[in-house]
Amino acid sequence: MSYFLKLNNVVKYYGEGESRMKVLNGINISLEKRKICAILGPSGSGKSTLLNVIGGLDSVDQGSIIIDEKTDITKLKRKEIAQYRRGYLGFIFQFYNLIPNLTVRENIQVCEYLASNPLSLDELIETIGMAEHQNKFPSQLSGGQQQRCAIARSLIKNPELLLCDEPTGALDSKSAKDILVLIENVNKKYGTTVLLVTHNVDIEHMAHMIIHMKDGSIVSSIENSNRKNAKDIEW
Ligand SMILES: Nc1ncnc2c1ncn2[C@@H]1O[C@H](COP(=O)(O)OP(=O)(O)OP(=O)(O)O)[C@@H](O)[C@H]1O
Repeated sequence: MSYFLKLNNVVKYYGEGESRMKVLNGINISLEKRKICAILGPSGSGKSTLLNVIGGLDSVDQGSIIIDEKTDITKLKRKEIAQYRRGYLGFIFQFYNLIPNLTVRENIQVCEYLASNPLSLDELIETIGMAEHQNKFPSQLSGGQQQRCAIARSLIKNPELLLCDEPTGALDSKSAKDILVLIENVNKKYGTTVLLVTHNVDIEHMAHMIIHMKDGSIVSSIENSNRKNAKDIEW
């Protein structure tokens, strides 16, 4: 079996001395390409930390994180990590981080210029359902529309791996559903592997793989044989 993402015994501490705390306690994950993986668990269980170490935003104290069966990102130098992030990764957070004085189209375009192999801008704007809003500024958009724009910003460079930290956390249930349908469409259309951290247990229904964390450990990791399409889930 070949895996796009493989974590072997990843351990991460925060703090020093008395306050030193093991936040990731020997994490093992094997994820195939083109899959959606949901990571669930209570607050403080280590979900965001896990996403951050996979995204090269934070270092590990032990273990390896192998991408595409060839690169152990825990061994990369600073410059190589930046290249990895630029070449492979898209990030989506709860807050959208759009540039306020640029339109939707321009916000996405900024990231297009930085990419070596970008997707078609017009096609992507169409895919995210923002064609009629593309000349608006972020302040003229709803939260869901802003998140669509933020997703397009991370997708324009055609990343292999999309890391989402509570992408629907700030949205009402209707907008949240729209965003999840969009993430699923992106996964299908572009073959993007998706890792999605969330508190929303409904999201697990649309995932191919569901990981539950507690106190820095994985308590269960299951293949979802009954997965549903996001549009068919009652949110
Ligand atoms: N930069 C940091 N320095 C010290 N401790 C940290 C740091 N970041 C996170 N922690 C601690 O690590 C633990 C895991 O935090 P993390 O944010 O990964 O949890 P989480 O599962 O994503 O929580 P939530 O669902 O509330 O976002 C928590 O106890 C947190 O207080």
